[in-house]
Amino acid sequence: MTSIVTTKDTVGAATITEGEHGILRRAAVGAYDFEFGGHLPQVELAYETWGTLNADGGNAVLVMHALTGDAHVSQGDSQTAGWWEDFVGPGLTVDTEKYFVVAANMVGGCNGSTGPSSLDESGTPWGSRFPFVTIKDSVRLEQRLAQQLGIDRWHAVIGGSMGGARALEYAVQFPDEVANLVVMASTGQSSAEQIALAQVQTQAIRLDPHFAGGDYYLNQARPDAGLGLARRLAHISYRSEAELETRFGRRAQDGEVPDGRFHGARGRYQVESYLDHQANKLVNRFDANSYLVLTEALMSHDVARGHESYEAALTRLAPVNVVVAAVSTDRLYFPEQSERLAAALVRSKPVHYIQSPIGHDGFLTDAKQLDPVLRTLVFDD
Ligand SMILES: CC(=O)SCCNC(=O)CCNC(=O)[C@H](O)C(C)(C)COP(=O)(O)OP(=O)(O)OC[C@H]1O[C@@H](n2cnc3c(N)ncnc32)[C@H](O)[C@@H]1OP(=O)(O)O
Ligand SMILES: N[C@@H](CCO)C(=O)O
Repeated sequence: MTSIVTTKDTVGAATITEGEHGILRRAAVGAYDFEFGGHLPQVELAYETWGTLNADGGNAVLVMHALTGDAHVSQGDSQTAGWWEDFVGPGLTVDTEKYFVVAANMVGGCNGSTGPSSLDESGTPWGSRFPFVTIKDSVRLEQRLAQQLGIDRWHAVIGGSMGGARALEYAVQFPDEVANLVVMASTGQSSAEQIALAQVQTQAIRLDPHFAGGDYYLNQARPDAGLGLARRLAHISYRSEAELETRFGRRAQDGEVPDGRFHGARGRYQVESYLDHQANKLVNRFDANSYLVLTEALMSHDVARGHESYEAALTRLAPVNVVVAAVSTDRLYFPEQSERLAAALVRSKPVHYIQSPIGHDGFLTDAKQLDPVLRTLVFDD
């Protein structure tokens, strides 16, 4: 989990500090009543910024992270690379020399924003008492951050996967506050299969004996096994079958014998070792309760909720220039979902494709393929 650079004392109105690009700060955005019940007396959002806000405030870009992402999109003045390092930065597609870029850790997360591991007023972790969060809750709170930063209208709101869901929902809820919207590898409504895959992941965590109903923070053991299992399943869905076959095939991990017993133990195929590695990496950087909260937020994702229909919700995007993009081999957010979204827009749009053999994660590894399209359609100044 990311450490916070600012201290509790500095939490308050959001600030823009020159020369501190890519450094985590926190803003208190107030008490909040969640869509499906539950209340937090104070929500803090951790956020980072890059670049300089113009006098007219017209060059602000909001970047939304995916499920296990965070506010650290680009290195800036920090010591660590961001998760969209080749897409957001000086001279890049989202050019931090021209645009003022903002990214916030989503409420419920574990990278600086208020989440289940945060302490309540009595100093106890929220744990199982943390409210059910929706994507709509996420964007309502992020819009409060925009107000604190003095941003009345974003030049662009952009995201992939759950970040795409958040970007889309932001524009549906606040269409007059978004000039351009970029939705990558995402959807307007989580599908039955996406909900099903997510349910297996949440069950893996809940069935871990160390989950303790979500109140494990003061215990010695944490539900690492369940979180690791959830990540294994998720990661398979992030990569294509063809990539896994080409990259790993049936090869054994170096020094291991996967078929049969060898000195009493079964070894692993390379692909198993790869999944173990991905699981361990996530367990070391993420909180299981946050994984649950954010996964369930994504399960709840449905821009139509609160509107007469899916199409009616999307008519709200009439004033917004919408760009929809998909990864050609995505088997989690199928290109067909992006096609459906683009076709349902008031002014239907073509879907722009990232051609990548790896599947869903192509929105992270190959986003720069969208550079010509986005420079023409969104960042044309
Ligand atoms: C907005 C957001 O989504 S932010 C969150 C993004 N980041 C993450 O999700 C972190 C988890 N990682 C990923 O999702 C992906 O790895 C990506 C998309 C970030 C990067 O994809 P790629 O560059 O294609 O990385 P890839 O999936 O090949 O993983 C490489 C890792 O697997 C390891 N690996 C490869 N083969 C094996 C093997 N046989 N056994 C063990 N480990 C292996 C590599 O050593 C490398 O390790 P490292 O990441 O610790 O350096
Ligand atoms: N690697 C991404 C995939 C989900 O879109 C994440 O963990 O957030």
